[in-house]
Amino acid sequence: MTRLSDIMETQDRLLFSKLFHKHRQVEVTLNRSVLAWKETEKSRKRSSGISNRAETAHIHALQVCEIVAVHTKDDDQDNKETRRSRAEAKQTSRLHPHAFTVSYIRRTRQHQWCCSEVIFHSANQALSEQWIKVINEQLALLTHRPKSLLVYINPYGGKRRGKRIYEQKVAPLFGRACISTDVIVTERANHARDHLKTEANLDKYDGVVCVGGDGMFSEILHGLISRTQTDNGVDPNQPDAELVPCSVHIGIIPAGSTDCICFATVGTNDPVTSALHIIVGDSQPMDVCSVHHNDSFLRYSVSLLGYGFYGDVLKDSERKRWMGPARYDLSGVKTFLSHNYYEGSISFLPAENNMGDPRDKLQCRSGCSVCQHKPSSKDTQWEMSEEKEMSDKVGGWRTIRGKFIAINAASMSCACPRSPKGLSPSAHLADGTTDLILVRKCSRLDFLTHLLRHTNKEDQFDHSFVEVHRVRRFNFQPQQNEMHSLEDLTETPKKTGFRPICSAQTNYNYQDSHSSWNCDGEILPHAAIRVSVQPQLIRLFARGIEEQQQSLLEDPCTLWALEPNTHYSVD
Ligand SMILES: Nc1ncnc2c1ncn2[C@@H]1O[C@H](COP(=O)(O)OP(=O)(O)OP(=O)(O)O)[C@@H](O)[C@H]1O
Ligand SMILES: CCCCCCCCCCCCC/C=C/[C@@H](O)[C@H](CO)NC(=O)CCCCC
Ligand SMILES: [Ca+2]
Repeated sequence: MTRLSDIMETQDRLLFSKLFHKHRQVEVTLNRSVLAWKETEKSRKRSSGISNRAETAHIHALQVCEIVAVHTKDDDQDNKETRRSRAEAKQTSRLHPHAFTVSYIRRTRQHQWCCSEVIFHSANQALSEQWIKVINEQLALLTHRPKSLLVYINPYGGKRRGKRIYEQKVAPLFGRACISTDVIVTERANHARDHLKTEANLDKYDGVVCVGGDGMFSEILHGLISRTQTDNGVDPNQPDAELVPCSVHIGIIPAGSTDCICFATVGTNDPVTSALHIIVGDSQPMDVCSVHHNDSFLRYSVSLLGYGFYGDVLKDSERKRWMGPARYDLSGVKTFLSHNYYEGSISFLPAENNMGDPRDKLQCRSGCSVCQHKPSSKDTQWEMSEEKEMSDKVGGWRTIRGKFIAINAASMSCACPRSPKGLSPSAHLADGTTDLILVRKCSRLDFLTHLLRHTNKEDQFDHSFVEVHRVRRFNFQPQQNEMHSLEDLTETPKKTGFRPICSAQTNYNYQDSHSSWNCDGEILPHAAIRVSVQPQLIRLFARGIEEQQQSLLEDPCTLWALEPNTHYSVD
C-alpha cells in the first residue's frame, strides 16, 4: 500500500515542479503510478490571508492508468475557463502562458465515468513540454491500451442513434487518446459478421468496436469466433471441439434496445463510459455457449438462451421491430397473457461444488475471485469421464422432464435497465458455467410474482415452481409429437390464454407444442439443442462491474485532506 503523503516526497518521483493550477501555485509530482499535486505553503497563506480563513492542504491525485491523454492546452479550454473566471484566467495565462491539460477518468454515479480535465500553467515553455513528454512516456508503457481499432456501427439499432452517438460522444475521445480508427457503417444485417469472417485484416487492429445492441454484438462475436476457428483449423460443427480463444478484444458502445451485455459487464449503458474502458484497454474475459442441433453448429450465446417465455416474447417482438425498444414491453405483456407452457426433457452436467451456487448471493464484480478459479486437472478429468458416460443414472448428468413456462440459461447475470439485477443475479461472466433456470407450469399470478421479482430485491428463485442449477453443459429435447397419446393431445395445446381454445385443441401442430429458443435475441431454427460452455472464449474492453467507492464520488480528482502527522493511503 502506498502512503499518499509520501508520494509528494519520495525518490521514485519522475518529475517534480511548482506549477499553477486554478490561479494557485501547486507542487506537482509524478511517479510511475500517480500524478499528485497540492497547493504550496506560500499560496495557501496568501489565499487564507485574502479569505481570512485557515485553509487545509489537500492532496489531489490521479492514477496514471486513468489518465486518458496529455496535451498542450487548446483555445477551446481557454474559453471554458474564461467564462468561469475571466479576470483570474487572463492573469494566469499572461504570467504563465505555457499550459498543458491532463484528461482523466472521473467516476460520477452508478458506474458511470466521464472524461475530466485538469490544466497546469507554467511560465516556462520547456518545463511545460517536459511534463507533456514525461507523462506521455508513462502512458506509452501501458502497452495493453489499444492504438488501432476497427469500428462497426449499426445505424438501425435501438432508437437509430448509433451513428450520432459514435460521432458526437465516442470519436472525439478516441481522437484525444490518439487511437486510430477504421469505421464501417453497416449496410445490411450480417455485414459486420461477414466482413470479420473473411475480409477484415485483423493483424492491423488491437480491437473491434461494436456500436449497437446485443444483436449487433452477436454479429461481431460470430464473425470473430468463426474467423479464429477457421484460422486455427477447428471445425465448429463438432459439439465437443475445444474452441480457440479470440485474440482481438471487443468493445461495446451501447446503442441498442436491451444492451444487456454492456450493462452486465460495465454496470451502465453509457457510450462515454464504454469508450473510456476501451481507451484504458480494460480486459474482461467472457464465457461463450456453443449451441448445436445434432452435429451441426447453430449459434453462440453469451447472455440468455431462453425457451418458452423469452423465446415467445422475442418471436412476437420481431414483427414489431419498427416500434424500437418498446416492442419488448408489448410482446412481454402479450406473451404473459397467453400463459403458454411447453413439455420437454432437459439433461445437464452440473458444475463442480466449488463453483458456487446460483443462489449464493456472491455477485460477479471486477476482479471476481470465482472467475479467476481455473479448473484443476482433477476437475477436468472428472468432467471428461462424466461426459463420456452421458448417462442419466451414472455420472454427473441429471435429467428433468416436465412442463415448463420458461427454460432459461443465463451465462452472465443478464442485468439490464429492465432488470438491474438480471435473470440470474449471481451468475458469473467468466467461470465456465451457465445458470439453468427452470420455471415449471404454474398459475398466472405465480408467474407474475416471479417476473416482478426480477425488478425488485426479492429472490426470484424462491418459488416452489422454480429451480436453478449451475451447469457446464445441457441438452434439451422437446416433447415429440408422435409420442402423444390421444389423451395427451387434448391436453397439449398448452394455450390457456386468448387464442381460441378450440383451434388449439383441434389443430395440434408443431408450433403450438414447441416454443423457440431466444439465443441472445435471435431465434434458433430448432428446439432440440445441445449447449456447451466454452470458458473465457472472448475478451471485452471492460473490467466487470466495479464496487462503488464513496470517496471517489466526492471530488473531481481523488482527494485527500492532509491532517498534521496523519498518513493517507491509496489502496
Ligand atoms: N445496416 C443494417 N441494416 C439492417 N439490419 C442491420 C444492419 N446492421 C446490423 N443489423 C442487424 O440489426 C439487428 C439489431 O441490431 P442491434 O442489436 O444493434 O439493435 P437492437 O435489436 O435494437 O438492440 P438489442 O439487440 O440490444 O435488443 C442485429 O441483429 C443486426 O444483425
Ligand atoms: C409484468 C412485469 C414483468 C417485468 C419482467 C422483467 C424481466 C426482465 C428480464 C430481462 C432479461 C433480459 C435478458 C436479455 C436478453 C438479451 O439477450 C436479448 C437480446 O437483447 N433481449 C431480449 O431477448 C429481450 C427480452 C425482453 C424481455 C421483456
Ligand atoms: Ca458464466
